[in-house]
Amino acid sequence: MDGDALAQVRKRVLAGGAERYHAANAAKGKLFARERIALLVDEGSFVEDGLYANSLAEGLPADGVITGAGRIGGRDVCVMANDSTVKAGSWGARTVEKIVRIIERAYQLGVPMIYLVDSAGARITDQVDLFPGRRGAGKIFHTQVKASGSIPQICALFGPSAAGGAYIPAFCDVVAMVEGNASMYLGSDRMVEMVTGEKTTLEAMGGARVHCAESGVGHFLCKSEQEALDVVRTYLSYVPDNWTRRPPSATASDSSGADLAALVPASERQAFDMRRYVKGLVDKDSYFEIQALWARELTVGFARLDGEVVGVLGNNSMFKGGVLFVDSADKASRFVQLCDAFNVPLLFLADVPGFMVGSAVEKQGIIRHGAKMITAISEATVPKICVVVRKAYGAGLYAMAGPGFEPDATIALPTAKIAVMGAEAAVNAVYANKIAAIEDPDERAAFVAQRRAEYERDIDIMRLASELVVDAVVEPGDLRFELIRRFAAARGKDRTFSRRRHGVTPV
Ligand SMILES: CCC(=O)SCCNC(=O)CCNC(=O)[C@H](O)C(C)(C)COP(=O)(O)OP(=O)(O)OC[C@H]1O[C@@H](n2cnc3c(N)ncnc32)[C@H](O)[C@@H]1OP(=O)(O)O
Repeated sequence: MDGDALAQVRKRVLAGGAERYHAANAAKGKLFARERIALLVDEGSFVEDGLYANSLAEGLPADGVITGAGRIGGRDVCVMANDSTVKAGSWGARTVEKIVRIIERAYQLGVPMIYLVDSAGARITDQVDLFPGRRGAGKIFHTQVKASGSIPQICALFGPSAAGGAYIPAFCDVVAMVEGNASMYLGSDRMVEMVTGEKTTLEAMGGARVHCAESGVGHFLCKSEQEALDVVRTYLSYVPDNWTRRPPSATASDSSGADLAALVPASERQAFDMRRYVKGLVDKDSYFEIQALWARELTVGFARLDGEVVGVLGNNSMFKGGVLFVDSADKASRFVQLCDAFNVPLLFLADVPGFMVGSAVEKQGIIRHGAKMITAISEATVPKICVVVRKAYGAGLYAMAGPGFEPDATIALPTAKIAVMGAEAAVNAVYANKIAAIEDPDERAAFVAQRRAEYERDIDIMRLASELVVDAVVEPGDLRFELIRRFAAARGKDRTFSRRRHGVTPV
């Protein structure tokens, strides 16, 4: 082939699929896959592999996926991007091979793998070639699972990710979804109607808001493709290239100067927004919340303390009173695992009444989900500090890395309470019969008040400090400095946990 002929083939392949599909995408506000890559990586840094995959076939430029290595902010990454103008981004045999190869390469190089997804899943017309074999579509997921926790895997989802395609995002550490266009589902709306009779739409069943607010499979709900790409970049700034490295440090900055004491109401009945507390505590503007719309009774995200990355988990009494539910337990487990895999120290800010009780949550398996959270926290060997901001009752104390879970420190604010349950519930649990037997209302109220006072005295935080249950009682204004020093001191800790291959996690 001469130079001109090669240039022509190259031009054709670089143009992607038919013009009508480019126009249809543009009408939906969707960018061409190559434009997405150009916006994401440092200019001129992208080196593409397999550009000519399936180039002898008609209408399958690059076989519908663009793969290669590039740089983001000077850091090496590997990238794959489905081209939805080519058979709706479906996977042929060469597509699968390209995806498997680029994940394998990211794993070998120890660099983050970025997935820009917009795909109809397996190319149904080519299934014998791509579906069942040793390097068939299943190999994509196997390779993702193998790379999980070794390198960051980050997904931005711009269009559909159907059937098998939905598992690429599911095996990623985080997924950013563009509202209105991104969707994830195992069976299309047509298939759902055929199988179950249910009439639904891709958006209603598997749209971005559904997954970011209800199922928890999505982590960031984005208004535009540009925002989703910005999320990928921001997320990367908090995680290392791979599991052997420390997260990137930044120049230390001050906190916002918020009055932390004023943010926490004394009355447990009064809710406060834990996200404001976190933002006031950490370096100014450094809190990057993850899954902000899902299981909001627990807020999780990355932040920086004196320039160093920490993963923060805080109970948020603004939502469901900060009680832990099935979803919040799962949210915590996953985030703790993520931080532990990538050497991000953990800060727990407890204001927790405990796990939810009742027949609804029992049927959902609250015990199993709670056990999973407690397992993740037990197994996390990164530096971890538990701060009891207002209260930690019952198994909530355990779930927020209380003293039994080998935290590097348990710190309490002077007004904090740690107990098996709140005073009101405890008095009722122990004295219900006696209270019921007192006929005179004044006498009954006096009895309850006295038992309550006794209970409060027993759980006084200074008593717990004197019993070495908490390691320090710290004024709110001193907390930030205390945490900075303690995390610095814990940085070199031994991270051996247990002599075994792996535990048997409650799932
Ligand atoms: C591991 C197991 C699996 O993954 S099984 C995969 C199952 N996948 C599916 O059921 C998805 C089927 N496709 C769809 O629902 C739609 O194409 C979605 C993804 C919603 C995109 O819709 P839209 O943007 O309107 O595109 P379109 O339907 O007009 O299709 C454009 C061209 O692509 C083709 N196409 C689409 N999906 C597949 C597929 N999975 N396998 C093979 N070809 C597919 C369409 O036939 C169409 O082709 P053409 O350009 O008309 O030649």
